[in-house]
Amino acid sequence: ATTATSRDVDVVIVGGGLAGLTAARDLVAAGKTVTVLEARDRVGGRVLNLALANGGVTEGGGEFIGPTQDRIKALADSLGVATFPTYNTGKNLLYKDGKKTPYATDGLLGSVPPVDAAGLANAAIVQASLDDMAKQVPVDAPWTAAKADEWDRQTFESWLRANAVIPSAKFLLDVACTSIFSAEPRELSLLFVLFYIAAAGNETTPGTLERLTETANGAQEQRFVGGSQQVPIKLAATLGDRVVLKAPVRTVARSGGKYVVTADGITVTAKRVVVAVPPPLAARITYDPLLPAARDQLTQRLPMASVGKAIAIYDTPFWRADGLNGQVVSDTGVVSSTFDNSPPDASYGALMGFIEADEARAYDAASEAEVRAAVLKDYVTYFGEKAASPTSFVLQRWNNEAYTRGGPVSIAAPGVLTQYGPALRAPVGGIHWAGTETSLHWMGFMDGAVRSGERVAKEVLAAL
Ligand SMILES: Cc1cc2nc3c(=O)[nH]c(=O)nc-3n(C[C@H](O)[C@H](O)[C@H](O)COP(=O)(O)OP(=O)(O)OC[C@H]3O[C@@H](n4cnc5c(N)ncnc54)[C@H](O)[C@@H]3O)c2cc1C
Repeated sequence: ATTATSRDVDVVIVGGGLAGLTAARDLVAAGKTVTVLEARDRVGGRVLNLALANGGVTEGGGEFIGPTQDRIKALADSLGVATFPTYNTGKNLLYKDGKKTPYATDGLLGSVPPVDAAGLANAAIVQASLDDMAKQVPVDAPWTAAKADEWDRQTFESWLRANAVIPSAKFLLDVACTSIFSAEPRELSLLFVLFYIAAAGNETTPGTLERLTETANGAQEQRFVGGSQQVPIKLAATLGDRVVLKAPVRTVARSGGKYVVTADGITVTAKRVVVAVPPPLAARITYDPLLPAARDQLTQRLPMASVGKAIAIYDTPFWRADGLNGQVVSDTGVVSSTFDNSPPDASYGALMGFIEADEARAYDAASEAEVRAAVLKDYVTYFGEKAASPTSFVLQRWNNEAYTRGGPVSIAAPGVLTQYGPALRAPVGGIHWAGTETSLHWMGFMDGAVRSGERVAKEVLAAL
């Protein structure tokens, strides 16, 4: 970061998350002059390493990658950030109706929790239908699917009520929904859910619901050595003082044939602007002249979902000795989904719990002590008394973060994609849009962020 107060470059990029930094990398490689304006005092956005009292590190935001997430993997490889498998040895734990059921995940059902046979059969049919419908959704224009209107006029909740008719099947789909989106099924358009499933693959491998939910062979398969924020930190280092921190952008104004982008402490003049922040945050910037109504109306309708993470640190990953892999699915609690976030050498234990959707909102205003007490009560329920006394506890609540205000991703209710979708990526004059929300593949994920940065760089280079 530097303190220069004005710059004149080819391209100014708003947002120093994975999307903005990737775009900067590609534009610099093509010989363009670039400035990245980042609001926070750090890069990485929704990817955040949290330092632990024991000298270790854990992740408060995006953390896992898996098969077909080729672009984040290639980026990490290029920066020398290695991956290791998410701890997945031993049994998962289902906690339902007050009962604990450990279960193996290497059978036919994968990690699907062992509810009653009727529920499993119903859930399997529902899953197959969702995958089948998702195949009919073009990832570059979900609103052009033959049944787009029908699918975009109902919530995922109403579709589930009609199709996941066995209560235990509805439970499984509800859990999958909150784990994937950190949103309740009533908040989502069915078409948006189908698009998200379709996007959980790459150019040659179609997306599936299973790839979203699984650890082995799924989106939770691998983690980054040293924490995921190593990727944006190392990427930003290659960009040097092109990246300016503590520079929240307030206005983007067209002036002559150029754009003047004003942030706190710095003004940048550029031929092209890349806005690489989540849609609702992009809407908080003032544009002069006004953006087209279609674009502004779109960003009024893509709220962030609601998410937090709570990580309890222990001297050892004691649950492993009990034959458990640390992954829980529960029908109750502030945390209803957990992972073993211990480091690769297991030199200490870390239990990570997601706080999602209704639960996240219920605890946004609670004190950290209150959240800690509620989370540890859940961990004791799932893993026993040893879970009551962590050596430290870290909490990251994204709804309370000024420059994210929720997560992991923007979500769409009924009527949004079909009416406003085309404005998602369409450039407005010299302003181009990036960020994971604009990606055709792995929208909502680190991989989608990287892909969007690569796509927008090509778009800008073609236009310059
Ligand atoms: C709790 C949680 C768990 C997740 N888990 C996973 C996971 O396991 N795997 C996975 O792949 N993904 C996961 N994700 C999603 C992943 O982190 C995101 O998809 C990805 O990091 C988004 O990158 P981005 O660059 O598109 O946006 P962001 O990371 O949001 O970057 C936008 C940047 O713009 C900045 N900004 C905002 N407004 C302004 C402004 N006005 N001026 C200047 N700068 C501004 C922000 O500070 C931020 O740095 C998770 C996210 C969360 C929150």
